[in-house]
Amino acid sequence: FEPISLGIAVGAASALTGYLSYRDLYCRFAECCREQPLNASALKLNLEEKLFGQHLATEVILKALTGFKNNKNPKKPLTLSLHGWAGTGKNFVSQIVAENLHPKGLKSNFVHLFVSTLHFPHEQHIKLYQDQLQRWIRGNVSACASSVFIFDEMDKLHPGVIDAIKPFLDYYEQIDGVSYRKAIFIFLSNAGGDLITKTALDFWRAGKRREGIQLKDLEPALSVGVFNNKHSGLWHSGLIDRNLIDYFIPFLPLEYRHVKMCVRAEMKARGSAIDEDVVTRVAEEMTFFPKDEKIYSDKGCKTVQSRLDFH
Ligand SMILES: Nc1ncnc2c1ncn2[C@@H]1O[C@H](COP(=O)(O)OP(=O)(O)OP(=O)(O)O)[C@@H](O)[C@H]1O
Repeated sequence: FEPISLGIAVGAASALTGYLSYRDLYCRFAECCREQPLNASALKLNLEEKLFGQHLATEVILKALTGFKNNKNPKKPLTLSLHGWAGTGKNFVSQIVAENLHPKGLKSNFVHLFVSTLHFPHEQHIKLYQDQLQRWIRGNVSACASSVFIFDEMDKLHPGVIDAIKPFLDYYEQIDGVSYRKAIFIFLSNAGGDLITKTALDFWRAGKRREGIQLKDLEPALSVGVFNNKHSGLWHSGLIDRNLIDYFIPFLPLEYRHVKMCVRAEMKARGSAIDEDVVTRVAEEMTFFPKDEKIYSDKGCKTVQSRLDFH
């Protein structure tokens, strides 16, 4: 090499590495939308360690996300519909999923949470909500293809609102130059909670293990039940009609032993030593149904954190 061409080569190399490290550096401080593979074993570990009593949700979510993220060319965005009784972990799981897709989780610029009663409270403004939602989703997917949209309280949402995003969930390659195929939509609702509880209770009464409940015991009843439930948010919406929901994910009602696990997890998160007396006292303060057998917690693990403050 003569000195001049060596200088050019070094300059070019350092410019190149300089550029690369600049981008890396930039992404360390500002959040970047990167096409990252999903760390399936980390997600599995997270779900198995943190989510109690939900063997079906754990299994389906893991399968759905790994399948979707491993597919280089998905034909439609991933749509998950999470159903179950209050306080059984639907929001909690969405948070875990969000963190595994975008490290900042719910705080990420690429994860968007909509709460029906907060963002779409007035029935008379449906048209406005539809326009806003379409614009919001289009804008965010244009900025980051792997955006995540979570819709909480679907059962309190007017079905017309969700119909507005139907085209985005369908099998189109692009709509107005934007492809929605890498986005993920998660719907949360209490609709179907009664059907899920009934199945869990039937198993319990028959002396069968809770972990023996399979998706096939629940999924068909759930999709039909939710479709016909006026208050599901998906009621007669084109989403079910056109098979745009990829997975219906049931959340089982939580038992006394799961509530205890939640109390222990909360104590651990607060850095306190596990005191089994307190664990029992908090769990015993919760109310359980049905009236006779008292198996399932009315509020799941929902009030555990505030109750723990009293002990
Ligand atoms: N299955 C579970 N495993 C571990 N923790 C749980 C579980 N379910 C609930 N929790 C705890 O209880 C809190 C409240 O639960 P979460 O908000 O996820 O309930 P939800 O199913 O979304 O209820 P709702 O339908 O009322 O919105 C969570 O933040 C979590 O700490």
